[in-house]
Amino acid sequence: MTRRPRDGARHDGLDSRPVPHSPAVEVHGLVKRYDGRAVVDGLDLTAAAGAVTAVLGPNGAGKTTTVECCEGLRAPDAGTVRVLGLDPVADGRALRPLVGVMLQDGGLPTGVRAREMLDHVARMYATPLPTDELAARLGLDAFARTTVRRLSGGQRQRLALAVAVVGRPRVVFLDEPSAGMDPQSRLAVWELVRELRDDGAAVVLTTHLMEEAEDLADLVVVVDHGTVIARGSVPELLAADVDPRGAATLVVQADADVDPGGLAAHLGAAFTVERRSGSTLTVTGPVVPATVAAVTGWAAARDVLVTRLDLGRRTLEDVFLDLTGRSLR
Ligand SMILES: Nc1ncnc2c1ncn2[C@@H]1O[C@H](COP(=O)(O)OP(=O)(O)OP(=O)(O)O)[C@@H](O)[C@H]1O
Repeated sequence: MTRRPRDGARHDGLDSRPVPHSPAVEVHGLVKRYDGRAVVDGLDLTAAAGAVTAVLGPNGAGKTTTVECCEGLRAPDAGTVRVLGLDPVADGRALRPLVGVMLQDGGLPTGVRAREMLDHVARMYATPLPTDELAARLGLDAFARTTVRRLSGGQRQRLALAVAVVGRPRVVFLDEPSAGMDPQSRLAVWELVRELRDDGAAVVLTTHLMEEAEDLADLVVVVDHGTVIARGSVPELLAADVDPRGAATLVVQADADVDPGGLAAHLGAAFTVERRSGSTLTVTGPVVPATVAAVTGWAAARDVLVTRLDLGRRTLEDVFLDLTGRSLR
């Protein structure tokens, strides 16, 4: 991939189109209604060149609708959307060579063979990525002659990603890029996303994988009920989540089901004990060395082996659940 400075400008002489680039994506007050119901409701979003912006949110929060408005696939009912300074609907033709899109369902024609599809799309661009290299990196060679309709879900995703990035886009929208992928493919996808970012592209991805966001995102935007409820880098979101009383959470996993009420009574009123799953509890409170000893002593007295003790940092998933609640959408 051509190295580009992090400001997103190309200095390789291949492409002299002037492209405004900071921020690459700007969404202000976006509203999108279906049947009179606002599924996106005054949403603001900016995504910078040379950065990965991860949009998180529960099912139905409005992530895909927002991204589809940025891709020019849906017209907003109110608000403004600008991609590289242009209107994705009105300026769709100008944006097409500059923007890569990976839709949630792949969005590829089903009768075409995988490799033919990639080569066909590559031919539409002046300076595509070398398709042999891209196909090898994403493991497309194993199913090069298979039609899209017969690809597995993960294979289809990998092809859709290759198609989205083959034109060296300056802005890439990836809707759940690694959904349904095996761990090997996921690592390959993450590596590719990092390179796109380092080459100066603005990468906007939606994901339900907190690990993916933690690993890749420079900026995390949490959307719920069609609006942004939190934004920041992962460290910022985790720091904002620190309990001002200095409470910590100790995750206790045992080799048998354990009773949170019993442990809570043992530790005293300063601690909250909750069941995370049958054999895993969380202890929240002013954890000190004696607390850890009390937990393991309590377990030992019941002939229960503590198999994991994790004091620590809360994860992005903890923050996400606190922000969006635990009820199903
Ligand atoms: N074409 C449509 N017509 C009517 N309602 C729609 C349409 N597209 C989406 N919706 C509704 O809009 C809401 C937001 O959908 P959207 O796909 O944007 O959510 P999402 O955050 O991407 O969810 P998920 O995580 O499940 O992909 C949902 O309630 C969905 O049912």
